[in-house]
Order: sequence, then structure tokens, then C-alpha cells
Amino acid sequence: MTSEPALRISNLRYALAERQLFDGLDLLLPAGSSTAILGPSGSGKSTLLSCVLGLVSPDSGSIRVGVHEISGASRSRIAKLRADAIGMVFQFGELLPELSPVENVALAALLAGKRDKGVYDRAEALLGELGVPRADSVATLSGGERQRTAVARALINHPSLLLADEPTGSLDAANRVRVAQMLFQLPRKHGCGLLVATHDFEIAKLADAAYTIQSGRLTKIDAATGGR
Ligand SMILES: Nc1ncnc2c1ncn2[C@@H]1O[C@H](COP(=O)(O)OP(=O)(O)OP(=O)(O)O)[C@@H](O)[C@H]1O
Repeated sequence: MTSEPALRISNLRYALAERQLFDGLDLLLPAGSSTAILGPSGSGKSTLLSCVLGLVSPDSGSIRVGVHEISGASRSRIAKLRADAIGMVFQFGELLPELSPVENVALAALLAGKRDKGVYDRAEALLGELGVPRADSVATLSGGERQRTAVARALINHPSLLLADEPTGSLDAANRVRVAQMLFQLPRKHGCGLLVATHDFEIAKLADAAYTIQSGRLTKIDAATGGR
């Protein structure tokens, strides 16, 4: 495993019309570890993930995914990096309902240009590992199974960085804990870094480190005590 951090954000600045959302924000996420970003609605969690995905261009600062610099990179380079090195899990899974779990997962590999015969086998193996049953369509899966399918899709291209935005926000209490426990095991199993945005302390306390966004920077907190 490389000793390069999965993600390094340095001195990030980003101003909205009337607000300095990030004001010298730093973050170091070692490979094989997890970090939760906590904060109330509007504090900038999703925008931070969008900056890492290269979908929002900050005013200044550096964002490195492994050895690759995102800030200032061309759109095509960022798109390639997103496909090759970053996996993303959204709050509502964002799966294609007409497709089966295997097809949903394999599609991410096909779109990244990985068209080898083993794609479907790898998709099946990942879904098996994450406990998703076989089905003709993801529409017939439970919410927790759909979210585990979304995690398998995020993992299919062997990302060095996994991002998750409120990954358990659409689930009931039992599934929320189950999916969160599975998610936070991934960095050690797959060697990737995991960055989770959430407003839920119960989820954040499973992470190796937790931060809130305060005055445009990250402040380390103890999620187990509710940040007190
Ligand atoms: N494209 C945009 N243009 C202008 N303002 C924006 C844009 N995107 C986000 N914002 C504002 O930036 C702030 C941070 O939004 P963001 O979605 O990152 O917060 P969040 O912490 O993820 O909130 P939530 O938990 O509700 O998803 C909010 O005040 C939001 O209104």
C-alpha cells in the first residue's frame, strides 16, 4: 500500500456571494482510514465533496487525490481522475431502476472504459461481499440493499478515495447502522480513504476522525460525545 494520503486539501478558499464558505480549509485523509465531516444544513459539507470531485472550482488552494492535483486541472483530466480514482455514494443511491444490481455496478466500470470480460464477475463478487441478493431490477430491493448496491458501484473501479454524501440519510434506523458499519470497514478492506459528509453523530462516531466546518475551516471533534 502507498504511503501517499488518499486526500490532501490545503488552504482551500471558496466565497459565495455573501459568504466565505471555505477560508483556508485543510484536511489530510490517510489511505486506509475514514473521516466524517459533520455540520448542520448549509455548512458546506456537500460543496466540499463537490470541490473534491472537481464539480465546483474553489477560488484558491490545493486538492490532491493521491498524487493527482484536482485544482486547476482540465475538465477532461478531472473526468478521467473521477472515473479512475474516486468512488461516490449519494444519499439516495442514484441507481438506474430498470437495471439489475449487477448491471448498475458493471455500468460504472464500462463507463470508465473497463470493458474486459471480468467486469460482470467482479460486480457479482462485490455485491456478494456486501450482501446484496440477486434481482432482475434494483427497484425490487430494500432501501438498505439499494444503498449497498450503490457502495458496490462506487468500489468497482478500485478507487483510492471513496466519498459519501449522507449515505444513510434515506434509511430507517436498523439499515442505517448496518450500512454505516459496512461502509466504515471499507478503508481497511480495500485500502482506500473514505470521506463521509453527514449530520448524524451516530454515523460519524464510526469514523477514525471527525470534523465540523467552523468559520470556513475544519475543527476536529469527538463524535462519540456528540461533539462536546
Ligand atoms: N451553486 C450554488 N450557488 C450559490 N450558493 C450555493 C450553491 N451551492 C451551495 N450553495 C450554498 O452554499 C452553502 C453550503 O451548501 P451545502 O449544500 O454545501 O451545505 P451542506 O452542509 O451540505 O447542507 P445539507 O446538509 O443541507 O446538504 C449553502 O448556504 C447553500 O445555499
